[in-house]
Amino acid sequence: MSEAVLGIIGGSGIYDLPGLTELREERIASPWGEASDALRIGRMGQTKVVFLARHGRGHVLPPSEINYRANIDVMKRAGVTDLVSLSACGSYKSELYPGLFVLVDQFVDRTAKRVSSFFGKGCVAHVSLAHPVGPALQARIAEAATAEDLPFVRNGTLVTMEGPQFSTYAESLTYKSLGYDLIGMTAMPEAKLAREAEITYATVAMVTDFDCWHPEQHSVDVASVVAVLHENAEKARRLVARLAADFPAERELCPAGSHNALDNAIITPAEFRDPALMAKLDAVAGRVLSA
Ligand SMILES: CSC[C@H]1O[C@H](OP(=O)(O)O)[C@H](O)[C@@H]1O
Ligand SMILES: Nc1ncnc2[nH]cnc12
Repeated sequence: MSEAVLGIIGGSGIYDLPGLTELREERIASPWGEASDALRIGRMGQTKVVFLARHGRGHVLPPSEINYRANIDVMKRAGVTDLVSLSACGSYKSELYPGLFVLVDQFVDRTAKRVSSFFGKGCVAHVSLAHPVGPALQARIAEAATAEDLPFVRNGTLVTMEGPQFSTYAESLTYKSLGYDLIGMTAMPEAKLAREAEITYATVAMVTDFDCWHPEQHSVDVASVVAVLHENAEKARRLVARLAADFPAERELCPAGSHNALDNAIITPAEFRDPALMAKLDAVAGRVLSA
């Protein structure tokens, strides 16, 4: 296996990652367009770490205008093997309270305006997304959270809405009654694209609010999300530092198959593939296309 490289995508409230040594900034060109920001590449302990601010520095990109394909492509080009998303989320369960970290294991995609695949006309592929989170990566995050004494729970289902408006009361009750645990605006298509790029993915959902279903809590607004995020940001940085310090040198095999997700996924025979699309897929699908 290859060198393990830990990628971190910082969401709302997390626009940089203090503590990186040998730090350099790099704006990697992508055939998929502009990534949200320059990558910050450095080391934490022995581990190479690559950081990207999802909404850009200054939070200039709304969820629908993030170029998710470019973000994942530049992470792949930077060598990232394992990607952790730090994401502010609303909660549908009383026991999932603001300040808690939830290591989600499932996603529901309710977005409507986003391109959610690197593949398409000229090269069709269908990867498995049954288990979108890498269990071994999730277990390492859990160990780091335990070591740092951070409140967290394992597993949960995160629904991704298009936004940018928060949900209506009726939508909030619907998602709650469907059994979803959390809501955000960015996990999809990020998780789908990471799987296509054979990057192991995990989300740390940082609970910031109870959306608008809770009879005793006021409806979510940006001010309350930001207030919780200020407290969460420091905890998230401690989590990442511990995760990186204990990270293996070599990429681990992913029990969910993210390290070889493309092995049997591409259905278009080589002679029918579009050369222009093939060129764009050089990074995300390079392992199988060059075989
Ligand atoms: C500022 S509240 C809504 C905003 O926060 C979350 O962002 P991220 O997932 O990048 O932390 C949510 O998805 C919305 O984009
Ligand atoms: N209630 C909520 N809905 C959607 N995205 C969020 N991010 C943080 N809280 C949220």
